[in-house]
Amino acid sequence: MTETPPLLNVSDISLSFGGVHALTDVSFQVAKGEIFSIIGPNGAGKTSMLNCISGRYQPNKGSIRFREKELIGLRPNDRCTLGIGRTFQNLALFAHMTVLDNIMVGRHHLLKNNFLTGSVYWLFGARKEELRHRAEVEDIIDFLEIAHIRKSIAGTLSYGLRKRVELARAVALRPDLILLDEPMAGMNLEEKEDMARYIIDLNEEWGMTVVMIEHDMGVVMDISHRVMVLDFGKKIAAGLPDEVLANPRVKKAYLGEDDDETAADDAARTGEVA
Ligand SMILES: Nc1ncnc2c1ncn2[C@@H]1O[C@H](COP(=O)(O)OP(=O)(O)OP(=O)(O)O)[C@@H](O)[C@H]1O
Repeated sequence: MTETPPLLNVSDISLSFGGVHALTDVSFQVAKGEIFSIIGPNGAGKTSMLNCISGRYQPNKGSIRFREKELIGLRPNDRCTLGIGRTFQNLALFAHMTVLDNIMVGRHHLLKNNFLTGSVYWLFGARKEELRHRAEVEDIIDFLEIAHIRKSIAGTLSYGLRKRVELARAVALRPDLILLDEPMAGMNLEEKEDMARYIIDLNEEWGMTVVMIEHDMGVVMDISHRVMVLDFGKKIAAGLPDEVLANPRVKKAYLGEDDDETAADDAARTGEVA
């Protein structure tokens, strides 16, 4: 029987900034339909990994294949066109634009016409494409329950709502793979619960595969199918949430727990769950 290839296949990625080894030989796979979380202490290399996938950073070595196509060497825009969307740790909205316009921007990769040819399209009455995009954007607005702020200027919204609009903009691309960098950061409990529900729905109902960085362990353990842990740029564990949580190396490195049995447990666990 032939095995289905992973949607995302990351092999031996290393990335340095001068003397700083942000990532060292990191490999993992994400299957279509998974919610895969990357966790680890501050500076562990999580965002660097996401940046290598989205094309913001070019790794020094390694391979990243999406649907078996090599991404290394492709520009971020080309990766968007292939179906990879992302949100950022620090909000990246156009603060002076409305929510609706911000989300429309997210669809520009799907527009056949660009800003210049757009007016020509318009003149020739070819508005169909624009109307179709508008209808899709309205679906996303409904799904993320932001209809009441669709005309608001993004910069005037609360942090939690801006995070939701940023998610809407990434979703507008209708990516097959969505990369979320700390989607719950700075949110209160209710906002986090809402965001978790949106992510689950995007995955289950919209069929998006999710790679997520998140510091809130409760959320990570609740909604992830699998979790990978980075520490000082190296992968120290990967597996089901419960397995990862119980891993002594993870407790030591990530949760700050230390116990005398860590070394012994480590030895017993060589060949970590991949
Ligand atoms: N553009 C850059 N220039 C120089 N060093 C960088 C750059 N980006 C990341 N680094 C360094 O690479 C290492 C990994 O950083 P990264 O932001 O990927 O970690 P992180 O796990 O996402 O951290 P956090 O949880 O704090 O966001 C850190 O030492 C960081 O200072």
